[in-house]
Amino acid sequence: MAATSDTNTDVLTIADKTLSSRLLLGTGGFRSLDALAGALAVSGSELVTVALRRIDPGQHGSIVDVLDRAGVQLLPNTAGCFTARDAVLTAKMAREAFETNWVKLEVIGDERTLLPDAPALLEAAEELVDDGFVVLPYTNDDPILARRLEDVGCAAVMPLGSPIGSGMGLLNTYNLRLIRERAGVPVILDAGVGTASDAALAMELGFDAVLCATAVSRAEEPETMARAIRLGVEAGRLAYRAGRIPRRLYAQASTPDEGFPEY
Ligand SMILES: CC(=O)[C@@H](O)[C@H](O)COP(=O)(O)O
Repeated sequence: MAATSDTNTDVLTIADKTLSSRLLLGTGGFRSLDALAGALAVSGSELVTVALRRIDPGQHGSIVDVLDRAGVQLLPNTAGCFTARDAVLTAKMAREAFETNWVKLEVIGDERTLLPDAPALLEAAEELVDDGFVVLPYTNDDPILARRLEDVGCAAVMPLGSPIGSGMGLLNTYNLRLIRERAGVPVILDAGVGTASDAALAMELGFDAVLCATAVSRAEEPETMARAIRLGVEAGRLAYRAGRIPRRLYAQASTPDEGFPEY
């Protein structure tokens, strides 16, 4: 990739949508709607997730008004669904309620880990793609599953860094790199970001974007953390595009004895 510092032309395209911001924000878990509004504004996020199960889209004075005022696009998710059937139904209800055929697909395997249920996720993804949805699945850090999801027509894949809300960062950078290397669709790190450096690392690995919720919503100062993570995403992206130096086992003098260094 050509190195450039021009972030204006470095847009993210998913299906038919073009985004300037590579940070997607989760909207649940804030202490108040004001805290959400403040974090949203500084995050620069243009696409934010909402859980149909946790909000009433028609209720005024609700989270939807805050999102409307912020001018962000909504990405409904199927949080809280434990079967393919439930996730498909929830996605269809969200399509009606939010008038979008985009869905962040979550099919959870158990309450304790909130890890994805791989077979059910694949089944639901296939059904929703066939029904005309633009599907962005929250998936394990499993390169084979990521490929299968792409094969059935998902518009992006969203592997976890670590379990939702754990803040443990990127536990398996080896698998995440394999997913990035093989994917032909955007790869978005979803879940487990604890702080700005986690977001920067994902972007340095070549991820196209980062989705985070808990790290911002439950930070002592959500607005400040939203800004930090935004900068982390931007810094990581720039570093990726700039092309990092290779890691070397031994030292190399930074200034050659004479002339310019050889490349
Ligand atoms: C909001 C959302 O979509 C979450 O389900 C997502 O997986 C974020 O996880 P973190 O809360 O760990 O950032």
